[in-house]
Amino acid sequence: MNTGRAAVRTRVRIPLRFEDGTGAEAEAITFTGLPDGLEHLVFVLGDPGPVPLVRLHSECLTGDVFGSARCDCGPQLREAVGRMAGTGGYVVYLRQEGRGIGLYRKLDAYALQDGGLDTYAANHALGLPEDARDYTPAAQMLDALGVRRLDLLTNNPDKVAQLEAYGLQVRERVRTGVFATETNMRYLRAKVEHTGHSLNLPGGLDAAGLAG
Ligand SMILES: Nc1nc2c(ncn2[C@@H]2O[C@H](COP(=O)(O)OP(=O)(O)OP(=O)(O)O)[C@@H](O)[C@H]2O)c(=O)[nH]1
Ligand SMILES: [Zn+2]
Repeated sequence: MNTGRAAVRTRVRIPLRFEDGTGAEAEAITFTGLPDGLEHLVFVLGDPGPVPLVRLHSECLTGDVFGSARCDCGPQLREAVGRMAGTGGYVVYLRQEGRGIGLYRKLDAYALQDGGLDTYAANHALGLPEDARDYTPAAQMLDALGVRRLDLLTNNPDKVAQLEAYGLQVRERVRTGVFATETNMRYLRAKVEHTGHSLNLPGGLDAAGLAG
């Protein structure tokens, strides 16, 4: 581990109850010593075991909380919690709204997308990086929890590459479900074409060619 150190600050029980009647017993963990001063946190579900299933979930207020159909974030988060309620695991919730550019600027980017740009071109048009996320805090939190090897629930190859660069061993990349709708299809297609996300979209586009 070559990223500096974080330590557990507080562990607190949070029962999760969803509107569809499902739920899970979770524990929220906060940290000291994180490098960017943001309030990232980890939700522990069930018994994660020695090689836990982990999701690094970047904050999306519009999708996670308000059910926005422009993206797939809300369903991905529910999927991760639902899966881990059974198998155990960690949802690492990263305060990286808008792939790290923040909420207001993400909404600026949405406005440009409504004028025709794709999700990455819109960031460029604002003079911003297309993906500003650094997973150092995630690696530090996992390290503080004693996680060295893990299975990562993601379609994003950059998350795997960054965690491995920080010295964590990703045993397996587990794909998230495909939550494609008419409204978010253009966004998902851009992720596959531009950053090699492994998503089996209707029409057969899957840059990584992984088995579903
Ligand atoms: N800048 C910008 N950010 C967006 C847009 N749509 C969604 N986001 C943000 O993108 C991030 C999505 O993160 P993740 O759920 O981790 O998705 P991912 O990087 O595709 O990786 P996996 O879901 O793990 O495959 C969240 O922070 C959203 O707020 C957009 O059009 N522009
Ligand atoms: Zn989203």
